[in-house]
Amino acid sequence: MRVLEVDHPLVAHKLTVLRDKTTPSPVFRQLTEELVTLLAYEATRDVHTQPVEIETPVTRTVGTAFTKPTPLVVPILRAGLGMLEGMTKLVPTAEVGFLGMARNEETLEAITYAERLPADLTGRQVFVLDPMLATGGTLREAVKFLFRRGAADVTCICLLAAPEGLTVLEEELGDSNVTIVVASIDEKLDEKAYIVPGLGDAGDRLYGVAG
Ligand SMILES: O=P(O)(O)OC[C@H]1O[C@H](OP(=O)(O)OP(=O)(O)O)[C@H](O)[C@@H]1O
Ligand SMILES: O=c1cc[nH]c(=O)[nH]1
Ligand SMILES: [Mg+2]
Repeated sequence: MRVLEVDHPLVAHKLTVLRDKTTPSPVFRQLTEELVTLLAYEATRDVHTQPVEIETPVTRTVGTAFTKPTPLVVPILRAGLGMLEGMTKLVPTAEVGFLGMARNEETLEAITYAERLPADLTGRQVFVLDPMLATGGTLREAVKFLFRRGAADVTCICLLAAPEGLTVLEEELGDSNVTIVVASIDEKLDEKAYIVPGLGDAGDRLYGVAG
């Protein structure tokens, strides 16, 4: 497993506004999209490509194209949906699959309530979108699920990660072909397993309080 914390002033600035509790949902959604585009630039550095011959108005030359099948992007509902637009802006030909997962706030166990993905992911590169990596339970289950379907490698794009959650992933997926790209590794989890300093409940801040 590889962890990349993106160190860039644009990322740091946008994240600061995102963390601010007075930032309203429309601005929060816009900033999430912009942040994902910046993170996706780093996260796609090892995307599979192949040479392709093209003709410019001047001459023939060899360029670069994605190998087929193109990458699969998997937002984890609900909060991950707020990251989809920022990712597909950068990789418009990617396919998109969906995982609906929610953390039980009492037991902290991740429950999968929806799944719409190709049955066979053999050899596929998968990009998982979820803003928050707290205890790591949600991403651990999501990544294991994708590998069981045959994914070749999985890159998770997150806004914030807690050190506790990264340790859990390292213990369970340390030998796997997993990369975590994150805007900030925060300080710790609080007694309710929320990230500190964090930004609160990402799903609620994007879409309003869930019932
Ligand atoms: O690392 P963990 O401890 O598992 O917590 C992280 C998960 O919690 C949040 O989702 P939530 O369960 O609140 O669902 P939501 O997106 O519908 O709000 C977040 O988007 C992650 O999926
Ligand atoms: O801080 C946290 C932890 C889990 N889920 C969130 O949305 N925020
Ligand atoms: Mg939530």
